[in-house]
Amino acid sequence: MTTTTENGATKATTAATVLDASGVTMRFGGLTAVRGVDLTVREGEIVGLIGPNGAGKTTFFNCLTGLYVPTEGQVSYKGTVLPPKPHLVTQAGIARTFQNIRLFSNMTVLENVLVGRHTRTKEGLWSALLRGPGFKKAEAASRERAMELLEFVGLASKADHLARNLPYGEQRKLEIARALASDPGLLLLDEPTAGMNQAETRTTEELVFAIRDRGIAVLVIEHDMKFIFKLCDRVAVLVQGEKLVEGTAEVVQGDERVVAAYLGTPFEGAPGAEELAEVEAAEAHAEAAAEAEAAAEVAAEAEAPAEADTEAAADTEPEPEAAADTEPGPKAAADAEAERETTADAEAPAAAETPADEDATEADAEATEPEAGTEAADDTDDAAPAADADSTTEGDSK
Ligand SMILES: Nc1ncnc2c1ncn2[C@@H]1O[C@H](COP(=O)(O)OP(=O)(O)OP(=O)(O)O)[C@@H](O)[C@H]1O
Repeated sequence: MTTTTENGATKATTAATVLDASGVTMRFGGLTAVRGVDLTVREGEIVGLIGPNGAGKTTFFNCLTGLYVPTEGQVSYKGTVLPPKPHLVTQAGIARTFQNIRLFSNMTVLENVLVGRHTRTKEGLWSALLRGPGFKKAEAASRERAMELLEFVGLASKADHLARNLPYGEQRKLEIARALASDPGLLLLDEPTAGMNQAETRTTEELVFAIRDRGIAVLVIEHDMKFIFKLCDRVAVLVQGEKLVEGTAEVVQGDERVVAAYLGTPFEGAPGAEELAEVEAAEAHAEAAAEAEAAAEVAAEAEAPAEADTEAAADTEPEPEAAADTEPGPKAAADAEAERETTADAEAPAAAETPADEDATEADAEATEPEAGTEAADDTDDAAPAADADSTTEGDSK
């Protein structure tokens, strides 16, 4: 597999490196989920990580944050190699959110952010137990910072709500606020807009830009391409555990191997030119057919009166012989139409009384029953966010 080298902006290439992952490989038994991936993120950058399902994106994130110990390779943050221990990685300055939201669902919104703050508080166990002046001061400062972050993500008015009662989109924002509470220099976002509607996605876009403007570099996994290409200075594409391409949105969007990878067709070799020629030939053929059809229509319009007569004659079917006997002309056509209408009127009442109508009524009656089922299903859906929030407190490492 070949790798296209980066083609990022000048700003990006001159800024200091925040994250430097080199040769990261992660094997699970016989499966190599990530293979020799290099990736850097620089100060002030928003970098995207995309790829089809199962490409190894989350596994790579887990290697960066110490959840997994990479089989090979190493990860450095601001020039220091990170030990593969999540709390040490957070302490060093990398924070993350999870694909499956992980909040403390029975704690308040504010408490969730305070939990994220603990890596930055210096008060020890005894200080906390004795609740001395140092602890109280530190606690007040943490609360102030947490409220400031809730303001930043737009959740200040819900500080006292239980996390599980927040709508799905707000739970994602709360996760971001909690991650920011550790004062990171790099934020990793794993599918931050999953399950969001368009308006929520737009707000998240603005939020990520605002985070970058606060001096925090961002590495984001997302399946929403519009979101990624609008947001990111650089995008890396993972396919089957390997980095296929890395570059600006234009470079990545224009790379036919990326399109092929997403469509599930082979990307090695040179499929591009042949396929393009096929598409062009098909388009030329379709254009020629459309032109021929348009020409035929013009010709038909020129002969319109005669054709109208012919159509009227055809309406007198199913007695083609009679039609053939009839002289073509306006009067014959009008007679034929009148006859057809009379026949149709005569048949209409009978049709209205057919048992088919009764069947329809029965069907209508039946149709009301599934509706009750639908309502029940809707109720279940309403309960979904809380259920999701609960599940997130459990140890899903993905
Ligand atoms: N803990 C694990 N043990 C075994 N295999 C794993 C483990 N975690 C991930 N994998 C496998 O590694 C591969 C990459 O999975 P990963 O979740 O990293 O992909 P992804 O790109 O994040 O996918 P998606 O976009 O669907 O989240 C998959 O084949 C997955 O089944």
